[in-house]
Amino acid sequence: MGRGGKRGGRGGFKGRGGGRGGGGRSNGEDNRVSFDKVDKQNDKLEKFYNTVLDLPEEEKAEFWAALKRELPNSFRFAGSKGHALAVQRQLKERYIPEISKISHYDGTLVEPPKPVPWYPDELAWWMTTPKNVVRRFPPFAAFQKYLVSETSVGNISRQEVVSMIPPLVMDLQPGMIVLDMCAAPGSKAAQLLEMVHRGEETRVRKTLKDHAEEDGRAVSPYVKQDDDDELFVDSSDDGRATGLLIANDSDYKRSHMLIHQLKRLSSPNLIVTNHDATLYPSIKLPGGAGGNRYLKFDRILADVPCSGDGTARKNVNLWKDWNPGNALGLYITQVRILVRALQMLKVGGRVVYSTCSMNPVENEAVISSAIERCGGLAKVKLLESDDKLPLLKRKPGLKKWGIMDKGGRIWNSWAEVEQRIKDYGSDNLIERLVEGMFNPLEGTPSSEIPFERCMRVYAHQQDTGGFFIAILEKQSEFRATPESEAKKTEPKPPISAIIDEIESKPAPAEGESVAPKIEAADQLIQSEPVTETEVAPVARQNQEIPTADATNGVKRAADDEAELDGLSQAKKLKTKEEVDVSEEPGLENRTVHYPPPPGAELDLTTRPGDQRNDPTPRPPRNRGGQQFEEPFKYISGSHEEVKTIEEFYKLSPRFPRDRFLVRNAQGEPAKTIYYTTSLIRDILTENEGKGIKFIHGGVKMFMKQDVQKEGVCKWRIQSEGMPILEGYVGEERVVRLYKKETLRKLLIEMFPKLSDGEWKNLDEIGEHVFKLGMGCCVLRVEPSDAEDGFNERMVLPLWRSLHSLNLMLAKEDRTAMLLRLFNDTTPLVNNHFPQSKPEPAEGFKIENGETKVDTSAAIESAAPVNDQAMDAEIKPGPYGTVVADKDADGKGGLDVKAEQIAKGEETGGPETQLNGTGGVEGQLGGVS
Ligand SMILES: C[S@@+](CC[C@H](N)C(=O)[O-])C[C@H]1O[C@@H](n2cnc3c(N)ncnc32)[C@H](O)[C@@H]1O
Repeated sequence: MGRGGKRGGRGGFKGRGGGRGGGGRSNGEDNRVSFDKVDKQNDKLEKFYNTVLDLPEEEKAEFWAALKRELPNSFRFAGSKGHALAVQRQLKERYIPEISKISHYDGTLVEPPKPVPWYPDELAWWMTTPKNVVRRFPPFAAFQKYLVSETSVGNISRQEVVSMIPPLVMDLQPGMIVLDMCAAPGSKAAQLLEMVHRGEETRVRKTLKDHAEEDGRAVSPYVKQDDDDELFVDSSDDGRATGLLIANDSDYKRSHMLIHQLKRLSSPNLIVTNHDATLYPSIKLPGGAGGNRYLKFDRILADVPCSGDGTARKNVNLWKDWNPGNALGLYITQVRILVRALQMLKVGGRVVYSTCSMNPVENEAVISSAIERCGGLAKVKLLESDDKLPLLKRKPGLKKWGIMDKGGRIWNSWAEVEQRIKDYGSDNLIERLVEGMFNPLEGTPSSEIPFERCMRVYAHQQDTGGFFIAILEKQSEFRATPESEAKKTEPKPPISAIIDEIESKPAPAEGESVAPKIEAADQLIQSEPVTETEVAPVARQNQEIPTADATNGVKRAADDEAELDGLSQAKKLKTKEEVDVSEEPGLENRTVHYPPPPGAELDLTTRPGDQRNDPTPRPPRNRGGQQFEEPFKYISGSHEEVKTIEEFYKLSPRFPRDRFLVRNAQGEPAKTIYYTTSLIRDILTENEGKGIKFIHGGVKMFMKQDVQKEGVCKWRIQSEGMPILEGYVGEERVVRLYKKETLRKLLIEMFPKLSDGEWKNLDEIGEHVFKLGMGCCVLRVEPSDAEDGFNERMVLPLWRSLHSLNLMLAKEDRTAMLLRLFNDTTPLVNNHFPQSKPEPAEGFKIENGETKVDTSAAIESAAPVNDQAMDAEIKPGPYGTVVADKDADGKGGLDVKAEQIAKGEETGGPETQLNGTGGVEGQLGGVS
């Protein structure tokens, strides 16, 4: 996890006051608006929150002042705890002391970046330094270089601090089965994945040490790890993490951003799916009696699409665009997502529900409606949260709230709305109000819901964005009340009721016009929403034939209930919500109405940067289009290629051979062999062809090289797979490195020569690598107490070619490692191109023989520190490719590039051929 760091981070960091709030570049023009220039005035917004938030008078001014100030920059150290702490140490020991010495003209000290007080192990930091200060003082330039560099390799993740809260309150333990229902762009999913892997490195090392003799391996020196206390958790699979994270998003494009974000963590415990969370399919497990065993979750994160007014400090459009209809339009989707989450939980399992909205209709109202639909407090408990993150300042959830209609009127109860309809008829301003949005009535079971247990975080409390979090625990299985029978959650009264209501009105008095009432009724009738079944005709057909076949095998909410009460699927009469919607690509992503009824754009509104903000109905995409995913096929441990690998690397018999996966219909290893946990193997195999849209699973473990020489294994170990495999590789293909200077040489020089006695320049590894047979091997960087020794253990892939050696690391990784380990900014040397100019990694430039941050690209063009908005764009990948690679064999961005590189070698002798390919190795660091 995060070992060595993968690439793909984003640009630079800036001080406060330099931010851009939104927009972006198109046609080369920068049309972003500066946050200071935005008119931060919205009367309805102010009226609403001054009324409903229950803030003491003296806090209101602070609240609004904070909401109108730009947000501080913040970031998190990512990856395994040991690695994250190693990167963080550099910040504390190298950069903070220098920054802390800077003083202003008046002698006051500049405030240095500081750790977020409530984030464990000081792994999250923020800085409020103004931009002009950042620009003026050189220690900030060095700090910035470090940030850019570590971000580019994925060791640092820019994330808004409030967005870091939900995963921290999930009480996620290694070994758990976890679902993130609305996961893109993936900042929280990355935190969850790190938690799934907690302690793994230490456990695996211990297992390897325990079995070293039996495997004939030398043991690495023991270094005390920060997670040594995790030694006995989740230790069943030789210490490897057995848990699972399924990260899902209904938006196809965004789900690929998610893959990009999470791939950096190189986890074999991750699956990414692309489904509408309101109808998330049940996932079958093998071996149930009668074949009906489904995956249930220990933890679910429902970080739902929301109106996002908690992001007003970074989203410039929010001030002008905020209107109460946004939140009203999202309520139903949010309730459906939460109900589905509760259905899919194990008994005793927990859902964390969160939004970056302050509006009670998206928060307490959703909690109330979902608990009610799931059978009340006896079935679902709202947990205390006071004991979580004690240093985080927060307010309790609201016990009472009002709802603002689209016209800006605030209603305190459903009775008030009903009275209004009775007296004057409905109007299009209140058409979206429904009973479920309001405070539960006194005396009803839902009025007992302890809403104060929810967390509300406001901008002024600790200089953050706004956020809402609730923790729900499933007490026992339940049958959710179908939406049609639940407390009115439909957007408006049924047409018949409207007609009844109009007819029951007294005849107009003389001179009174009937027109307003008729007009109101017309509007209501016209905007009656199209139901989900009308969106997808195939789904309606399936309603009549709810068998696995007819539904393409995709099982949904109803299945959990069927599982529960043993009802036959075929006998069940499904409600709208329970219908098995067909997997017609494109449609299942949409819970929205099609064609959109008036005001439907509100349904589509999600957080800033979300493609669903685009109200244009999109046509369904067909399988020939971009949604096609290569199948996941496991290969046998006795497959000839596996045997070759086993033989070349002298793999320990204890390494599992039944988890190798390829991604092509033939099920033959063509270019890449992936590895997954055994649970993921069971899931992918059992659900194959059943319509579940798995779009990512597996870590690349071996990539095929076209090597001509007899006896050289064509399968090189891919850096992502290295941490999983390295401990099982026989000593013959392991090179141990102890001196910092030796690693520095390997990092700076892309292809150090071995022939003509030059191997001697490589100190302690020289002789070993010279004598080593061609092909891939494991470079173990071992820690020691020596002056020139490392305090961190690392494992890197190395390629021994005919005349030279190559550390198989991307340029970004080399540059970042040089800076982190050696504070060295020497440009990389590619001695295949002695004449060529040194090429800097992305975000850097070469100046006066030094690698420097390219501030024009990295600082000025940096999008706001906003995990939603900033990740909304598709960024160029590390090799200049688009990140949305398909991850299928040879089909997608990064893979294609890697293959091109491999091909360069294939067609004519690695070392000479690359000269002709024009900088290929300059990009990857080359594979010689
Ligand atoms: C607030 S964002 C999630 C942010 C994310 N959890 C993170 O930390 O990076 C909401 C996400 O929900 C997705 N979404 C919207 N409607 C959805 C639905 N019905 N089912 C699943 N995902 C949905 C959007 O595409 C968007 O990526």
